[in-house]
Amino acid sequence: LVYTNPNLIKPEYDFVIVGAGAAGNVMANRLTESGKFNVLLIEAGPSNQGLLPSIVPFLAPSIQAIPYAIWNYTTIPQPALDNRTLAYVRGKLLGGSSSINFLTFTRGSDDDFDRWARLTEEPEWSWKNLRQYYLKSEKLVPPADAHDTTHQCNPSFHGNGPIEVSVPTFATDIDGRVISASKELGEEFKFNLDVQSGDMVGISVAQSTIGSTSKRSSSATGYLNSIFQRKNLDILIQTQVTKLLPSNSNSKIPSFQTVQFAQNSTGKIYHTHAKKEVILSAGAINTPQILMLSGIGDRAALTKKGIKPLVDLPDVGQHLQDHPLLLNYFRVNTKNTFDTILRDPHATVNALNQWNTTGEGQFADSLTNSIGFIRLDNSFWNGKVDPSAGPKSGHFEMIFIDGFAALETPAPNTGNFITVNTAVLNPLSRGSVTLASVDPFVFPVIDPGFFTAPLDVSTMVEAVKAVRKFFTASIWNGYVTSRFGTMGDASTDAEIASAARQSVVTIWHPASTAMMSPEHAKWGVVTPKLLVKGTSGLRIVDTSIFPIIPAAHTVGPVYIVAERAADFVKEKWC
Ligand SMILES: Cc1cc2nc3c(=O)[nH]c(=O)nc-3n(C[C@H](O)[C@H](O)[C@H](O)COP(=O)(O)OP(=O)(O)OC[C@H]3O[C@@H](n4cnc5c(N)ncnc54)[C@H](O)[C@@H]3O)c2cc1C
Repeated sequence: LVYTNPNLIKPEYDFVIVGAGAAGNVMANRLTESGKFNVLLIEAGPSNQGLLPSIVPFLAPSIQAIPYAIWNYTTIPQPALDNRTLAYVRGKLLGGSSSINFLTFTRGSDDDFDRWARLTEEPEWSWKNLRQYYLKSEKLVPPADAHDTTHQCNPSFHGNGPIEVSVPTFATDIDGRVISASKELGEEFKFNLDVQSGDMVGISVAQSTIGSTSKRSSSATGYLNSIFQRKNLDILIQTQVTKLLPSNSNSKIPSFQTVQFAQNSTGKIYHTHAKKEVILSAGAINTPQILMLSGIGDRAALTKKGIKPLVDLPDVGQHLQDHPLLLNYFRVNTKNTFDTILRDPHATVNALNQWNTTGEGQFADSLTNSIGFIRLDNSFWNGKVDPSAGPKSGHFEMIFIDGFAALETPAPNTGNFITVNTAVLNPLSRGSVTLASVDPFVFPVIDPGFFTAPLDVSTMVEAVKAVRKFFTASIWNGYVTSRFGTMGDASTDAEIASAARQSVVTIWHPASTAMMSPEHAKWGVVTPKLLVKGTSGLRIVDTSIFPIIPAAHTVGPVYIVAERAADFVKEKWC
């Protein structure tokens, strides 16, 4: 059952899961399915139900204007981005960031996961051994208009899990052009029928977490909605976990199985106990915050903050990785982009009505219908170490949008545009999450460290040039008329790098702040089975455990992590 009143929570459960986000809901579902365990799931935010911007795919960006559904984080000034601070929101509702994300679905490449297996010395994390888990997490469903998708995806690479994935319903003017350009330009931009095959490289039709009725498929809709009635699951919402308390036992290895929570900074403090394990699934920002508040982290840094260090794990909150994102705008010679719809209130209402009645039209899809994961030529890597996991991972991404994506620059009042977002997929820059205060309700200090590694800047410059090259294909003649904006004005490599520093934003993929490392490694935060080192009864299951960020959007990989983790837990306790 779903509770908002902490007084109704029992003093003890087998498992307490902190955070009902992408990973937390997978854990809640899998750990309650046998009926053997009782589980409490605690979520800081409210329910996702009935929240239209979280349901209608095209409206996804507008959730960020709903204060109660987000952690409205901002980074500290980024020295390599001309000291700009960046908006850095996370989802704060059932489904977490999977209820507010931009819906693009990618698993990662086989090289990405085989690298995880090497880094952790744990073969269970290899692509081959994860197969059952990625197939268990998602299924391909027909788009709402039920068109023939034979040339858009390959069903044989998909599974039978709760997350619904589909190709776009509403064809935009650029979809066919992107595919034609890919065919005309050859190997560099080759067509890839399905990015979920393990080989992500090439230009593909985007797959999104959208069901066949054109509604968002999130961890809340996929993993939680169907299990609200399970008697062995309690869900407490609008309640924030403030820290974990160590047990009083004399054991040398402290156990952190008592969970402390409250509904606001001045409200009553509550506790519950996990007989078997506490599972932290609060995401890559909040999981390290909770660990540090509980005395788990860098001894010196905790002492400085006045927190008694209980477990010395210097890597807590360190190694933050994210994909820097840049928006490349182009003017186009047509009225048929979403700019026209968004400027006309009647057209906007019509689009919403069409979505509501038929599940079709502009609002049925995410902002992007085509994506590309592209590799840089060997000549670029002369004298440099290639940071990608292998030949099936891209170096940068291109995300095609049939209109002006006003993420960083407000949309102009006139004109029609296409936007191509470019992202660096194997960033070498590292950042951190540290405590600003011992008050759990004060936001932590977030520093993604974007562009602090020079190679990330040069990779982004190559990505921008590649987009411009892509538009030299004959299909764009007379259609793309000019570049636009600060980046559009830049021509030389130095100008492009400088424009990038002025406009890079986040793609919202923070990861690796409680990274997994080999069982006996002194570095890292969790073991390959995701248990927090130097503790007992405490596991982490979310993007913070990624040993390195995959060259992919992160929700697919975190579903795989959680499905795998649920079996680790069952293997231990069943
Ligand atoms: C705007 C945006 C767009 C994105 N677009 C994409 C995309 O298109 N494709 C893609 O693959 N990925 C995308 N992502 C990233 C993806 O959604 C995340 O990587 C993924 O959801 C992370 O899963 P998680 O389980 O680690 O954390 P989350 O899904 O963020 O879940 C963490 C949960 O824990 C809760 N929580 C945190 N602290 C506490 C506490 N102290 N007490 C109780 N509860 C707590 C949070 O409220 C939240 O519900 C996007 C993310 C955002 C924010």
